Amino acid sequence: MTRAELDKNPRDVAAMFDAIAGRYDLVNDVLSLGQDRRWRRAAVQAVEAYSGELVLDLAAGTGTSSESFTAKGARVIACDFSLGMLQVGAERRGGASRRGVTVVAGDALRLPFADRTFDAVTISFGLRNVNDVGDALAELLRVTKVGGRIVICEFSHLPVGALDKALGKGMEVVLPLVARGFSDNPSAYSYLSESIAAWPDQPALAKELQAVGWSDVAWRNLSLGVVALHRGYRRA
Ligand SMILES: C[S@@+](CC[C@H](N)C(=O)[O-])C[C@H]1O[C@@H](n2cnc3c(N)ncnc32)[C@H](O)[C@@H]1O
Repeated sequence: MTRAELDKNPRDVAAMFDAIAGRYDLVNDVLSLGQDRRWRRAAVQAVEAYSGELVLDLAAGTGTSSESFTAKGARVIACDFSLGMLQVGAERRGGASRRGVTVVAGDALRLPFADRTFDAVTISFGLRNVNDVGDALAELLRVTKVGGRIVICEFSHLPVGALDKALGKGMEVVLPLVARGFSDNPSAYSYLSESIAAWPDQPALAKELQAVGWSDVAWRNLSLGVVALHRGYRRA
């Protein structure tokens, strides 16, 4: 069994996602009781990508969200460093460049794109797994056009500390237990609950965005803060 630790060693993270790729989307639906679909729809609405725009879906995994960003005619680059996740997604879509989505292998900390390439950049449930969040946010800023936007969809924290702790404890027990019935690599789901507990809260993540140069940063909670959407703009 393969899992990453909280140091988020990139090799361990990529290997862990390679190992769960086949049933990744099924397990998400089961563990979130289908809520992940609602969270993804909210992220797509927040990105609001239009015809002629180019969107980077970073840490795209199997590309579960990627195709939705094309709904109004935008083109999407789905980038990830787990070849296993990219392959499952490409097979599902019938090829590496299909239906407005093109798959590109790449590391969030050294993106294989020129400065100011994208109208919008977005990352869903990926930033928490990167081992240097500040560097990843700075890379995302570098590849965004001036005037462009970022949308981050990530697990977050309930505003009442005691409730947040209780939810965290519950997830610690339930996620790996349920994953045992569905996933090829249930230990990955212990990492999931641990990494959520250790993740910064909404204001702290907003500060990290501002610190690397994102402007007009705001966030909104989904499911009372179980997930948060952060948005920001590149102004210069
Ligand atoms: C929980 S999955 C999210 C996948 C997809 N965005 C979704 O919403 O289902 C996290 C993804 O982040 C990717 N990832 C983690 N660190 C990365 C990095 N440094 N560069 C590129 N991808 C990374 C993993 O390979 C994995 O596919």
